[in-house]
Formats: sequence, C-alpha cells, structure tokens
Amino acid sequence: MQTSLRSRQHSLIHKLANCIEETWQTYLDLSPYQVPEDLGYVEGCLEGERLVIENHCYQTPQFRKLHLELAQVGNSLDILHCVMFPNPEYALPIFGADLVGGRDSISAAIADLSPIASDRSLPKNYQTALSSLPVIQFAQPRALPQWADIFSEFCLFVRPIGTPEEEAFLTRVREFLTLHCQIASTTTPLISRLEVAKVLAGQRYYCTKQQQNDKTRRVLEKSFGSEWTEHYMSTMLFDCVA
Ligand SMILES: C=CC1=C(C)C(=O)N/C1=C\C1=NC(=C\c2[nH]c(/C=C3\NC(=O)C(CC)=C3C)c(C)c2CCC(=O)O)/C(CCC(=O)O)=C1C
Repeated sequence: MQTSLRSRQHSLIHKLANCIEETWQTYLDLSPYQVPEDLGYVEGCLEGERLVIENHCYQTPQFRKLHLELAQVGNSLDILHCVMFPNPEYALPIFGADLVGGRDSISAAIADLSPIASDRSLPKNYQTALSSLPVIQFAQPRALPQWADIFSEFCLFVRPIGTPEEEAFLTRVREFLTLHCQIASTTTPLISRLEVAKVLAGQRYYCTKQQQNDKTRRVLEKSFGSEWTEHYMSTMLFDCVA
C-alpha cells in the first residue's frame, strides 16, 4: 500500500488523521468496514481539477460506521473529513470533523459532538464533561452557515492562526474523541424500538442537513460531476440507515 495521502497534506491534517486512528485503536474494538463500489481510493478529473480521495472505514459494536476521509484537490486544497455514526441501538451523539486548507494554512477547522435528540440536547454525561473543559480563545472563530443547526453549543469552528492555535484545536479534538470513545464503550444498547426509531430520526436529520453543504458538493462536482456527487454524498459521506 503506498504511503497515506496525509503524508502529502498540511501538517495539522496529518496529525489529526493519526490522532483519530490512534484514539479509535486505543479505545474501540475495530472491525473492517466493507467500503462499497471500491470507493477506498478514487481519483476524478473533470474540469481540469484532479481530486484524489482516500477512505478509511471501520465498525465497532457501538458504531455502525467510523469514516475517515482524506482528499486533495490538485496540489492546492487539502481536506480531512471524519464522521462517527453510532449504531442506532446506542443513543450517542455524532462526532464530526472537517479540516480544509491550502498548503500553508487551514481556512476551516470544525469539530463537534452533535446531538441527535429531538430537542437538540446532548446527553447529561456529555454536557457535564464538555462544560468542564477550559474555553479556548481563538483569534478567528467562524460563523456557521444556515444549514448548520445540527451542531452543539460546544462546537469548534475556526480558522486556526499559527501553530499554537493548530495545536489547541488538535488537543480539543483529542479530548472530544477520547471522551466519546470512553462513554461509548461503557454505554448499554437501547431495547425499545421507539427509542431506536428516535435515534434513527436524529441521524437522518443530521445527514439531510450535512448534504446541504454546497461547499462540499461543489468541490466534488467539479471532479466527478453532479450525479456521482449526489450518490457519494448520500451513500458514502452522509448515509443514514433505512
Ligand atoms: C462536522 C462538520 C462537517 C463535516 C463532517 C463535513 O463533511 N463538513 C462539515 C462542516 C463544514 N465544512 C465546511 C466547509 C467546507 N467543506 C469543504 C469541502 C469538503 N469537506 C468535506 O468533508 C469534503 C469531502 C471530502 C469536501 C470536498 C470546503 C471546500 C469548505 C469551505 C472551506 C472554507 O470555508 O474555508 C463548513 C463551512 C461551510 C460554509 O461556510 O458555508 C462547515 C460547517
């Protein structure tokens, strides 16, 4: 297997990809996840922009899909995308992260443990743990777009300025991930079909809103066209089970 794309991407993306995989390996019981239509590694080049995508997928008893995706547009735009979809029998939030940047700076860095409850609240244990984390002051916080009503009050969305802010972002994401994996590993599955149905509704809402991110859609469409992109966004990036 050739070296991972991360070794040719921005250092924060490289470090976060390693951090995510190390945390999963440390706290979770990983099994392989069969990526459909050999989407493990894809390249597209329509309007002259070559897009390379590398997908890493796993599953565990508590998570139906752990998805880490690295992508590079030409040799200018680096992307890290990560979503942890809980098994619908576990009433757990959805961890999501997105890093987008050029060779020397990250323009968007976002990470969140997103609620799936209909009242948009996180479970008490998450709220207690997250509110005890020190608030980090970033120089350039970013405003969420209209579709992004799915994130929690603890969501980090910034343009990190310089190494200290990149390190602070990485540390906070590591704290989110560690907390999430530790709680998930000690959570017992739901029994009632009504509870499971509510979890599915929450995941479906999350996926529907994420699919409205036109920044993602446009990058994919330029290299793969709109039909492939619609399929990819609804079955690979943000698929919700029936
Ligand atoms: C957990 C949250 C989350 C997850 C899981 C997620 O997938 N996106 C998420 C959030 C999120 N992403 C955003 C932006 C951008 N996303 C891309 C592209 C891709 N992002 C990808 O994952 C892939 C597939 C590999 C591509 C191709 C680009 C280019 C940008 C513009 C960069 C910039 O503005 O500087 C914004 C701001 C949207 C706005 O301001 O309107 C938000 C909120």
